[in-house]
Amino acid sequence: MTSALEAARVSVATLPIIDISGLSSANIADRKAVGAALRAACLDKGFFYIKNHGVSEDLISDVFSEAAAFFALPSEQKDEVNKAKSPCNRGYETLQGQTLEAGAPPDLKEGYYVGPDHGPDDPRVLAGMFNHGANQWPPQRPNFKPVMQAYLNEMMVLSARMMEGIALSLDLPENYFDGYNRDPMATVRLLHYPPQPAQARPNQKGAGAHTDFGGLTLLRQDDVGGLQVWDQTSDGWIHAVPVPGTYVVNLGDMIARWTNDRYRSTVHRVVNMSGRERYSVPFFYTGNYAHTVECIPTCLSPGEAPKYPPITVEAHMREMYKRTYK
Ligand SMILES: O=C(O)CCC(=O)C(=O)O
Ligand SMILES: [Fe+2]
Repeated sequence: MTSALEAARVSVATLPIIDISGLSSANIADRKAVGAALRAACLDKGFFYIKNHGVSEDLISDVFSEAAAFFALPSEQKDEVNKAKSPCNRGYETLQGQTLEAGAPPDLKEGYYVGPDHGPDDPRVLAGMFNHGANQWPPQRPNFKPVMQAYLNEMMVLSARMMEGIALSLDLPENYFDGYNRDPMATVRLLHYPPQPAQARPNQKGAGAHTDFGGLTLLRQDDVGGLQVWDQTSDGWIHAVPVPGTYVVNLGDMIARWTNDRYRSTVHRVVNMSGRERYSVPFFYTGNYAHTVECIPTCLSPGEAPKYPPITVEAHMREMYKRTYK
């Protein structure tokens, strides 16, 4: 069994940093050049950094200040917006509230889930569609809501652009994922990792080893470090060290399903051995819940069968929440 201490000895390897500004170019050759760089990174570790992403650094720093201020509130106040009060998994998640690694102890992180706001009359809410509904907002922090909403909106735009880049990387038309990108679901997840305690249970980590459920994850982390990525080639964990101004991007389970594992959903985990508080903000782009994710025909060699049956985004997400939440 891997102990939390062994995690301190993982090697530091460089993951590629891809300049994605070309995706916004009017020139298709520029967009295809980014697609080629994405292809190489996706075929390799499925984890890379992006720079020149267009998201305002001021807004990102507001997101981190609001997150830190919220997590610093007394626990009774945080519990006023506990996720347990939400029918659609929005709001505060307590420390040890999730177990990302099957069989391991619960994660040493607390969090906050924000998604697109769906009103009570939205047909998807009326139909009981999983995770659709209204956000909870902490009354003590008046700027929390506008900051998170502005961030969610910017990240939606960036994610849809990234999906166009992924389409190009697979030699598909840029609009291949339009159905998935239409009226998409996504989650801004604020995370706070206290320093790994000396008395942590064996194998207890900030976030247990897992793959992400959705299409793409775009993660912003502070300067503390602790995110580790499984590297098939070296059969060991490598650090995804903080690189200022970038996002760490990783492919989620839906990309593995679309591509028949040509692009993998890479296992990762967090161990905060720094002795400092760590904050991170993953953005999970999950797409349109009614959309069916199925193997892309060009991702099959002659005679090769799809490894995964077609599934709607909603059915997949339901199953993944069931697995990681009691
Ligand atoms: O905090 C991090 O760096 C990663 C978090 C993560 O992997 C997740 O929430 O899925
Ligand atoms: Fe993750």
